[in-house]
Amino acid sequence: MDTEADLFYRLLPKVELHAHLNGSVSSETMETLIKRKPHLNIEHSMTAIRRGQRRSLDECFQVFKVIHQLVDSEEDILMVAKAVIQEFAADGVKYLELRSTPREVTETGLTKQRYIETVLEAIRQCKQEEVDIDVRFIVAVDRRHGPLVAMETVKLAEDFLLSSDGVVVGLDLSGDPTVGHGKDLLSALEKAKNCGLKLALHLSEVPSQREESELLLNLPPDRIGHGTFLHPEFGGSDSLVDKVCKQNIPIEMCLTSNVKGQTVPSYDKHHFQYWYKRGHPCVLCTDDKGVFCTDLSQEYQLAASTFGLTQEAVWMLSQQAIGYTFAPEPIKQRLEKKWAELKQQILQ
Ligand SMILES: CC(C)=CCNc1ncnc2c1ncn2[C@@H]1O[C@H](COP(=O)(O)O)[C@@H](O)[C@H]1O
Ligand SMILES: [Zn+2]
Repeated sequence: MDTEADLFYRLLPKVELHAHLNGSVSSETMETLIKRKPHLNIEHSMTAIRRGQRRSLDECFQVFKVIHQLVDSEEDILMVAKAVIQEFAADGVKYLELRSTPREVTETGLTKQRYIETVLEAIRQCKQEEVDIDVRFIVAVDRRHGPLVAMETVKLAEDFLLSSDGVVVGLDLSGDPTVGHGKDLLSALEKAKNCGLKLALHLSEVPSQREESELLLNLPPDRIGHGTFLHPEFGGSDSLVDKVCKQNIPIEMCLTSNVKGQTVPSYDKHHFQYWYKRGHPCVLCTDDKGVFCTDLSQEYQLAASTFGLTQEAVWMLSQQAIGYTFAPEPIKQRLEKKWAELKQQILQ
C-alpha cells in the first residue's frame, strides 16, 4: 500500500522525456507476450533486472535482443505501445516523449515505415480513449547499424515530422555506446537538425567517449541522454562541461538505469548531484522502466531521498521539465497551466 510520501510522488504531475519503448514494457505485458510465443522459451527473468541486481552494460543490451524477439509484429507493437502509454499515465505522467528504433522483420512483414505508423496509431488510440497524457514520438537511430541506416532513418523521421500532425518531434541516438563512433553519424544528425527534428543524443554514457562527445556537442544536441562521463571528476573534461553549460543543454538523468547498468557505482554517487548543484537543467527519467523495474514516481522519490530534496524542490524539478520538452509553445503553456492548477492540491 502507498504511504503518504509515495502518494505525493504518484500524484506529482510529471514529464517523461527519456523512455525507450521496448525497454519500457511492464512485467504484466511481458507475461502476455511470453504466453503468445511459447516456442521462444523465454523466461521472465531474461527480460528484467530486479531489485538489488546489477548487470554489465553488455548483459543489459542482451536483454533488448530477447525483448525484440517477443515484440516483432504490428500487433505486438500496438499492444506494447498502448500499454506503456497507459502505464505512464497511471503513474501521473502528463506529457511523454516516447522513443523507439524502427525495425523491419521479414517473417512478420514488418517494415520500418509500418513500425512508426503503428506506434503513432497507438498514440492516436490512447488520445481517442481520453487517456490523460500528451504523447510525442522520437525516432531512434541505433548507432550499431552505422551511417547508411542512420541516414535512412533520418529520412523516414523527416517524412513523419511533416505528416504526423506534430506527434513526431525529434531524433534520438542510442544503442550500445561501446560500438561505432559518432563521427560516422554526424552527417545524418546534421541533416536531421537542418530539417527541423530536435536532437536527443545519448552522450558520454560510458568513459572514453571524450572525443565523440566534443564532436556531437558542436551540433549541438537539444538534449543530452545520461552525460555520465562529461564532467572531470568522472573522467570527462572542463571543456565538455563548458560546452554543455554555455549552450544550456538539458540533461536527461536516469538514476536506476545507471546504477543497475553499473555505469554509476551507487545512487549517492550519481552525477545528478554535480549538475543539479550548478543549477544546470536536469530532468529525471526512467530510460527503460520495464527492464530496470522502476517508474518515474520512484525515480523522483529516489532522487529526493538520496539528495535531500524538499517537496518544493521536487515540484520545481518536475515543472521545469516542461521547458525542456520538444513540444510547441502552446502545449508548454497548457502544461504550465495544469501544473499551476494541481499545485495547491498536491503540495501542502
Ligand atoms: C544497457 C543499459 C544500461 C541500458 C540503458 N541505456 C541505454 N543506452 C543506449 N541505448 C539504449 C539504452 N536503453 C535502451 N537503449 C536503446 O533502446 C533500444 C530498445 O528500445 P526500442 O527497441 O528502440 O524501442 C535498445 O535496443 C537500444 O538501442
Ligand atoms: Zn536511453
